[in-house]
Amino acid sequence: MGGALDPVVATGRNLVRHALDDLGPAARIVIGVSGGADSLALAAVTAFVADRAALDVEAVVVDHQLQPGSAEVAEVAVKQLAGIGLPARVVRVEVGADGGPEGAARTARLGALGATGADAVLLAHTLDDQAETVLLGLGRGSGPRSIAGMSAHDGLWRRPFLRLRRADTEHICRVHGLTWWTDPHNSDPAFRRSRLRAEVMPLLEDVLGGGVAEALARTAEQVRHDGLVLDALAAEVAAPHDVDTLAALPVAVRSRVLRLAALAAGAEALTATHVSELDRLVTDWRGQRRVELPGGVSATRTGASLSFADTPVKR
Ligand SMILES: Nc1ncnc2c1ncn2[C@@H]1O[C@H](COP(=O)(O)OP(=O)(O)OP(=O)(O)O)[C@@H](O)[C@H]1O
Repeated sequence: MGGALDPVVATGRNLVRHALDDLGPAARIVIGVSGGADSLALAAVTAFVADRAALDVEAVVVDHQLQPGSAEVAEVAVKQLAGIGLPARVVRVEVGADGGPEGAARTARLGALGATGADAVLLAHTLDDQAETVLLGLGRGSGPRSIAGMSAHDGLWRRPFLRLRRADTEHICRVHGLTWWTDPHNSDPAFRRSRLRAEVMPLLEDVLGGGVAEALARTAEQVRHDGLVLDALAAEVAAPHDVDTLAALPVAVRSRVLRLAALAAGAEALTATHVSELDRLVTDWRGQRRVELPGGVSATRTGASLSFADTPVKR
């Protein structure tokens, strides 16, 4: 790249630098690359940053083997990455049947990326993805946990591009001469997210003015920060099974205490509805003493005590 540094590329590099600044020189970084514009752009800027910081970086393209031609899409991505000097490989996964095709593919993909043994795995979710996630969460009424959207840093997973627009990732690809793959799912109206992207966001921009995506992403960040404080308060509650202690708590803290207690007992995939059912056991338990939760766990109220137990499997 000759001449002055492109300002969008500079922003992308700064975001990646910031996302990696706690890692030492020997750290191993994996970038999850689908072949789409977002992850190819992330790979391009990360290759530059990692080179300067002497970080060991590799791109991994997961082939879910679900669609004809998926191997070719993965190979094209690997070739493009090789063209910008980034080591890249394809990992083939067998996608199971649990949680619908999208969910099962995600589980297999994250499993493969997590199994690389990297110190950090970078994902290329953008500000637009975040805005759509917030809208989907609002529409489902699934509470602050989903309105808080995706976190920029969550253990192994890092999302440096949460502050970058999707269009900017396409620009970065063009600057680097990278040709991206367009996932046909992204324009398939059968998916809610596709219709949000194609129909709802442009309409919102039209009605509310520009900057709606940024505003939604900012909202996610604010809700996330508030949520962290409430989570910390909930983690400090000493007697999470004592109904009188629970009833005296503000509902925002109590719902988190109940959620944590249920998760600790082995419950999984808890929704806001499950948590409000648990809350009713505490505050309004006439007629209902027991709540079944996913993960084979049940919550039972007996007198002034709430207990969680494995639910026996019926045969
Ligand atoms: N086939 C793949 N191989 C490697 N990484 C991938 C692949 N698909 C997606 N990723 C990574 O995950 C990021 C998010 O992808 P995508 O938006 O398709 O996922 P999603 O459906 O939103 O799922 P989730 O957000 O739960 O990971 C991409 O930017 C990329 O970094």
